[in-house]
Amino acid sequence: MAGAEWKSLEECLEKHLPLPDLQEVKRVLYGKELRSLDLPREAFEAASREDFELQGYAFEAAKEQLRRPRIVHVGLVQNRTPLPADAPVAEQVSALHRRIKAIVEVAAMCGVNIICFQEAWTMPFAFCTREKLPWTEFAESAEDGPTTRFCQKLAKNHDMVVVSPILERDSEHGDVLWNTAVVISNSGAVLGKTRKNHIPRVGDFNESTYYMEGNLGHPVFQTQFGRISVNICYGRHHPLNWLMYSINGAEIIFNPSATIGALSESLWPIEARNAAIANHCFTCAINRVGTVNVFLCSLKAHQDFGYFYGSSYVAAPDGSRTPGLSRSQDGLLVAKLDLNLCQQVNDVWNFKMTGRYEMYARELAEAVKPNYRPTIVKE
Ligand SMILES: NC(=O)NCCC(=O)O
Repeated sequence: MAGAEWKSLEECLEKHLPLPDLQEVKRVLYGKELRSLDLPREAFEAASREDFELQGYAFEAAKEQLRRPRIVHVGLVQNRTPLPADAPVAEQVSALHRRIKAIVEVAAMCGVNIICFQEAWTMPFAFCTREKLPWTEFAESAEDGPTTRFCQKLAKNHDMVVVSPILERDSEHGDVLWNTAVVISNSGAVLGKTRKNHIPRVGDFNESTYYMEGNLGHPVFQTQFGRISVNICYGRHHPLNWLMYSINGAEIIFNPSATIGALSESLWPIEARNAAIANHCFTCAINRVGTVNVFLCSLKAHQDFGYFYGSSYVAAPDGSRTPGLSRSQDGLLVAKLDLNLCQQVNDVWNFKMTGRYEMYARELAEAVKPNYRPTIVKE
């Protein structure tokens, strides 16, 4: 399994395929070709100084007579953890705050309206160790913890909606921990929070000792720039999870993740792209980068997490998608979306109209009953 030395699928295709083949391969793997965004020179200079990748693309929609284009710029951030996992907790959090502040400043230069960070962005990825201290010390209040207050400042200073996925400690309800995304309005107010609905239990990739399945359903947040929701990491394997955010009106669904090559790299390009197609919305898949060395673990089997392969991307309802950010470097992906594309594609493919939800609602309601017998017709 390749680590950082294999930079990206895109670089590999471009290096090895003759141009006519490359164009056909890209047509199939990436859909309609996207225009590169003309981002400011100072943004590229700052990104290079800060040693992260910056890419930008525009998704276009057809002109309409009655509606004006609904343009929004989203920013996706992927990053390594700057300090080793055995550094003091407060220092690790501060280093991550500093790193993200530098990236958000570049996002602001690029006109980003909504930015989303990776899953549990304030900590090393320790969920599979099954140890408590020091990892549970990274948990914070979603409403007024230090990270939320930090993000409120960013949001207000840059007039930007901030989606901040953290490990939440809910001290109002018995100190329960949750895997949560806090949504902060561009005014700086906390708009609300949403929790991860599905927890991985995939062999050693098991996060179930840290937090419970979310209990907040599928909230959608009305922002000044459009309706957004957050399907956290492993939730992307569950088509019904995407569907419910879409049924509640999400036009952009963020998928902040932490996932490794051996487990999911072949699924990664398919799932969020497919969800954008199936639900007539934009999806933003974000993954962290690098290896995480969690030294305190007592169980050898849970120490080696493998390689977090980055490759964050945005997909549109017409199946087009951006290239991925690199597998090896911190990065900011900026995408200009015209949200009118959601309704335009819906009117062509009609998945909502032809979805037969009442039939599935009836059948599912029966299928979950303890005495249900599957309908199998035998000779
Ligand atoms: N953090 C998390 O849910 N990881 C699960 C891995 C995956 O879903 O690919």
